[in-house]
Amino acid sequence: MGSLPVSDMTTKFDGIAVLLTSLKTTTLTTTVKARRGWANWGCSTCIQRRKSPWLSTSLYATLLILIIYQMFVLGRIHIGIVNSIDPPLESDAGSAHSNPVTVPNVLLVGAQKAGTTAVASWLFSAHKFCKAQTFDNEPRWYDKEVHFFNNHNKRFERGAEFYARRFAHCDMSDMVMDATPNYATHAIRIGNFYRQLPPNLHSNQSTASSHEGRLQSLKVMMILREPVSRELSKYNHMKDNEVNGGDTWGVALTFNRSFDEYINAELLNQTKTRISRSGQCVGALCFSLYSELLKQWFEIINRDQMLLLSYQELKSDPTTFMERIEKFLGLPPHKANATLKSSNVKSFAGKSSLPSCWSRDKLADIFQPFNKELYALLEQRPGPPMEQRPFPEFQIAECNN
Ligand SMILES: Nc1ncnc2c1ncn2[C@@H]1O[C@H](COP(=O)(O)OS(=O)(=O)O)[C@@H](OP(=O)(O)O)[C@H]1O
Repeated sequence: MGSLPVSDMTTKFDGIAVLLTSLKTTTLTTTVKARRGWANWGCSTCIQRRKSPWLSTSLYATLLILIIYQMFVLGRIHIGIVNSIDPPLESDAGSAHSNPVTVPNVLLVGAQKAGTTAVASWLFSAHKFCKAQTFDNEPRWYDKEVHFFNNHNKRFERGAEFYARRFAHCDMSDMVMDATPNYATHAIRIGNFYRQLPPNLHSNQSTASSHEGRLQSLKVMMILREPVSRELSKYNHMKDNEVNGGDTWGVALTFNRSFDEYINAELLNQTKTRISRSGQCVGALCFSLYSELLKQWFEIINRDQMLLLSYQELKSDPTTFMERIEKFLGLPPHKANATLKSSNVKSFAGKSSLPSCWSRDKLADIFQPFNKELYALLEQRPGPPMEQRPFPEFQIAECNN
């Protein structure tokens, strides 16, 4: 299959809607940051807007001309407009799938370090969810996390069939899942992808044939963990990888770099996190700014398609936590005494089990307004009936003096 022109009018208007949503989100986001004194948070458009309102008007006008050019001259809108690194959905060279193959109908999109490995293992084993197959030199854990939408090693650029090939054996399965925690920041791209699925790629359980219908049959889950302890867990993960060999996710750690030093350089440094032109949060802090991420998800999919779960509940009452997932996905109830086995627990000499009080307080100051915004957002936009409401507020992380 060659490249996929997205030429029908529905998709053109979808593309515009997503673009406008992105612009609105960027504006909203920058306004929020300015209100919070975050106007210089690596966001060049905020600075431009303050200096010259004319500049932002001309920016919008230029974008409008670009949209019209794409619609009527090139005859197609594709997600490359929304996010400059997004290519059209192209197939891998040399592959020719004539039979329908499938892509996931369940995504566990994070949060990173919030128990996603434990939940995915349970769904793959107890509920027989179909997981990705891995090829060539791909790491073993790519069966849980395909790292497609986050474009890891340019995987997204290889197109829809590259992704679908990993799930080709799942054609007869009702539940097909990709549990890549990095997807939390890629709502817009994922929405576009499912809207634009070519006819020979279908997501299971999708009865609707329209583009919108394919997106609407997608179920998304995200576990939210108190962000300071999430950041500490991520630091420990990177440090473990560094010590035992593995990916440090592009962050240069040195074995002796403490959590205090790490957050000072990577998280408190405001130039390392920014909102992109397409409204996407880019950088080190993004994965903990849940309100920013969820605003995008709620623009892309219906609220009842997304189940938000609490890591606190995963720890304190796993049975209820698992029941929520089963109800959301329409699964039979798990057997009595089924447990969520601990997975992906790092233990190595030098692991930091608690943040210093200095780090905790510095990070908590950053996260607090976003957490508040999250609780308010979830009240305004209630989820499916099995979701906790009100959503439990995070308990502040303990610290070491
Ligand atoms: N069953 C169970 N109950 C409670 N907590 C659990 C469980 N299983 C895993 N964990 C903890 O989850 C953290 C790892 O999360 P992820 O698997 O999502 O990490 S990853 O993003 O996929 O790397 C990691 O947290 P930290 O120990 O704080 O680093 C795991 O210990």
